Amino acid sequence: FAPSAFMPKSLSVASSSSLNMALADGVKPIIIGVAADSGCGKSTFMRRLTNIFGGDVVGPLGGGHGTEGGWETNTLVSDLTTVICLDDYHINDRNGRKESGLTALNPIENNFDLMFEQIAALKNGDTIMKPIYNHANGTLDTPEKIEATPIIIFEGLHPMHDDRVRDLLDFTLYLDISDDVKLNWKVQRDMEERGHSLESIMASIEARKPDFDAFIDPQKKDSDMIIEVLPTALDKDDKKTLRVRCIQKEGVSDFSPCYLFDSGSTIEWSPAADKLSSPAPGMKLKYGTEDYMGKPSQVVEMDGNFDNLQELVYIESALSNTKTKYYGELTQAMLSLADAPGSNNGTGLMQTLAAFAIRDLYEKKSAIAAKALNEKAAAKA
Ligand SMILES: Nc1ncnc2c1ncn2[C@@H]1O[C@H](COP(=O)(O)OP(=O)(O)OP(=O)(O)O)[C@@H](O)[C@H]1O
Ligand SMILES: O=C(CO)[C@H](O)[C@H](O)COP(=O)(O)O
Repeated sequence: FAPSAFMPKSLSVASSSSLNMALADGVKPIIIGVAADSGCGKSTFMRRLTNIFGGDVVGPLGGGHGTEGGWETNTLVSDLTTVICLDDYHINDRNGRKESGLTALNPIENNFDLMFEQIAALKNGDTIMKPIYNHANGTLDTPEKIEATPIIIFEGLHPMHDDRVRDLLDFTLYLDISDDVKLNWKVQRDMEERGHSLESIMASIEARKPDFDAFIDPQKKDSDMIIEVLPTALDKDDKKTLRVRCIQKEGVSDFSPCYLFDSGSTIEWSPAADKLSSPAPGMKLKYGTEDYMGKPSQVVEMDGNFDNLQELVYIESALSNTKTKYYGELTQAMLSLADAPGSNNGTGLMQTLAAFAIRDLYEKKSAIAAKALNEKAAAKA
């Protein structure tokens, strides 16, 4: 997880105390869990999320490594949000894992008791001293102080693995990247940007696969939203174009699914080419209800790329219950991060829809909490 990838270049870094927007008296933070394997787009998603929550300052807690007084950290803060990486709860450092012979994906290598204790404390509005796993050198560093902010996101390998932790989460999201796409993304980052060989990338994916299948993948069954990224179904020889499905569970508290045209219908839509231009193999959207691993769900799908981000407003006009505050906000949010990976396809679109759903959930839950506090105060008076 790279804090620098999360920090828009134009924004400066400030100390944590000036970043954290205070919680109103008696209002508790809402806690979001985002699960995914390494290299599956969590940093990009966090960028989209904090972009929507706004705030003047976004960056690594304490300024991050290399700044005056800064330290190596995986924690990211903005005015409203704190993003905590669950890698910080690894029990062993990298050498310790060599000795144990286990991967970081194995629950035995993660301290779920401490994770539970600290998430519960933050949810209660308390301050914690959280461990740090340093990815630069593979050591466990001096813990850092984390103060509760209104929205706290726990992202990483296992946010929904332990039932006690799972029960503390107000909303859960799983980024489900198919094997082919995962390999492409890893190659792009680790081979082209970090100079690793194709063989070493493939060997690392293979070595992680059994533990991924046993401990990470099962979490999607109980997630409130799953963003599934697959190769296109429009051309079997096309290995680059993506088909992205946003699976939204029904019956989740304070959340109702976004839909295309008409809630509850089954729809396949090829947008008019003069309103939305897309390169071969073209563009197809779908919407429908389905049983996802035994749970009633509504699924919005986008298969294909678009050429011009401005034209996304045409698709936005066909989507309902996006939780945007005005028509065009979805397209505007995508335009403001036009350089981020996935901004020309369904990965960016679904991540942005997820970010609006989380904002809406936060607003609903804080309105309910404020109402309860007012009623309590009125009863006392
Ligand atoms: N939507 C996307 N479209 C195309 N490529 C993407 C997309 N999202 C991510 N990638 C590619 O995958 C790489 C990994 O993404 P990212 O750094 O966001 O993942 P991560 O889950 O935060 O990884 P890690 O946990 O290892 O730090 C990026 O460098 C980029 O090359
Ligand atoms: O699965 C991972 C989550 O990011 C990492 O592999 C794990 O955290 C260990 O990190 P490193 O490989 O830097 O020692």
